[in-house]
This record gives sequence, C-alpha cells and structure tokens, in this order.
Amino acid sequence: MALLSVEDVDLGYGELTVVHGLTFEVNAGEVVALLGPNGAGKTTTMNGISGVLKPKRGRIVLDGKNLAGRAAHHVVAEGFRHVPEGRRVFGTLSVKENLRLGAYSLRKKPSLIAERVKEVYDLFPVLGERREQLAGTLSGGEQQMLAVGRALVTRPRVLALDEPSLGLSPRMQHEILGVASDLASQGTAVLLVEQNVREALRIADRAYVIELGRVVLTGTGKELAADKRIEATYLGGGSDELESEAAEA
Ligand SMILES: Nc1ncnc2c1ncn2[C@@H]1O[C@H](COP(=O)(O)OP(=O)(O)OP(=O)(O)O)[C@@H](O)[C@H]1O
Repeated sequence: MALLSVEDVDLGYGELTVVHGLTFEVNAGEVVALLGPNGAGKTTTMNGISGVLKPKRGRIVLDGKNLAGRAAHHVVAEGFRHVPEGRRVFGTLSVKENLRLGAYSLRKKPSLIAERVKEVYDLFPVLGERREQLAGTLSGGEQQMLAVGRALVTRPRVLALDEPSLGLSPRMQHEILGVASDLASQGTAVLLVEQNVREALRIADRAYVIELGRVVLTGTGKELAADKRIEATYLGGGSDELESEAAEA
C-alpha cells in the first residue's frame, strides 16, 4: 500500500471544478513529480492534500487514514508538510526563530526542538552559519532552504515542495533538488511540483503529467525524460500534443 494515495479527487473553487478525478500515489522513499503547464491544477492539488482546500469528491489516504477535508493542522500532525510556492519565511525573525516556529507542535519538548534544528543545520550548513541573521536578509536560495528546513523540523513522512527552484540560480536549483532526492533516499516521500521539468525528471522516481486538471501521462522519471511528447511540450520542442489530448479527454 502506498504511503499517500490520492483517489479520484475533485477540487475547485466555488462552483468551478479545476481538478477532475485525480488519482496518484507516493511511496515512502520516492520522489514523485507533478508536472504540467500553468493553470493545470498542481498547486490546487497540493492545497487539497494539505487541508487548505476541501475536496469536493474522493479520498486522500495517508498511511491508511482518509484525510480528505481534515483541517491543515491535523494533516501536519499526520506527517504531511507542504512548502508552498514563494519561500514564505518570517522576514523579521532570525533563521533560528523561523526553524523553532516550524517545530511549534513540539513546543513541550524543547530538547527535541534543539535536536531537530541542528539536523537542519547539518543538512544546510549555510543556515547554521547564519542562524542569528534575519530571514528577510537571506538570499533567495537561502530563504528556500529555510522554508524547506522549517518543514523538516517535524520530520514529515511526506514532504510536498511547490516550485522549490523558482527564481533560483541553476547551482541553487541543483542543490535544493539534490537535498529533496537525499531525503527520499533516507525514506521520506517527496511530492514535487516543479517548472524545471528536466531537473524534476532527473530526480523523480515517477512523475504524473497533469493538464486541465487530469492526469494525461505517467511513468518513471527516466521513461518520461525519454518520451517524445514530454520532449516536445516541456523540453524545448514546442508542440501542444499533450494539451490537445487533455482537451479531448
Ligand atoms: N482562488 C482561486 N479562485 C478561483 N480559481 C482559482 C483559484 N486558484 C486557482 N484557480 C484556478 O484553478 C486552476 C488551477 O490553478 P493552479 O494554481 O492549481 O495551477 P498550477 O498547475 O499550480 O499552475 P501554476 O504552474 O501556474 O502555478 C487555474 O485555472 C486557476 O485560475
């Protein structure tokens, strides 16, 4: 049984449904990428799992428990942590304070918080060096590391990253995605939404391509990287083959 399974889920805003019958799985130790053009429904899907948006239909099962419609704090307590797009850190607080806030649910166990914060410094040494610096003065890449670090202090079973490499230099993109890949090899399930399809497929065990709120293609990272339709649509070929298939579905 998969650690996280999204089963026949519809999501939307008011009367509007933008994700239709979405089904996918993420296993422990895997990086699973959700790919697709702007507006496909990737962020909506992340918000549906994290409890920000209530599914209209379907089940979201984490380790055997249906979380569909549960409040966001409950979903976090079950082990799902979402790092939203845009590196949201508390700019007027220090790096250390940001990390401690991420561990708020452990507030009754201060020694555990200190241990977890240290783990983040081990993973991202630059954050350890800058622990007293205000988060708002960090570089874009460092802020992204902090946003990821804040999620990691509770040792999530599923880490969801929404566009972690957006606006970062190629070297920083490589570093952030490398950490995601390392976390997966240590057993975390990583769900990744990424504009940089080439880099995403390099680290993804499996990927799902979503268009107009439906899965139009799935396969291993290797298979999709070699797929002509992916090449044409996302890796520079310029065809809209997949989009027409989604419209016909
Ligand atoms: N708050 C909202 N109210 C109404 N419609 C919304 C809202 N948020 C998103 N949408 C619509 O839902 C659809 C899916 O958007 P979503 O942000 O999930 O796509 P995405 O795949 O994450 O795209 P991007 O790569 O641009 O972030 C889009 O048509 C968008 O306009």
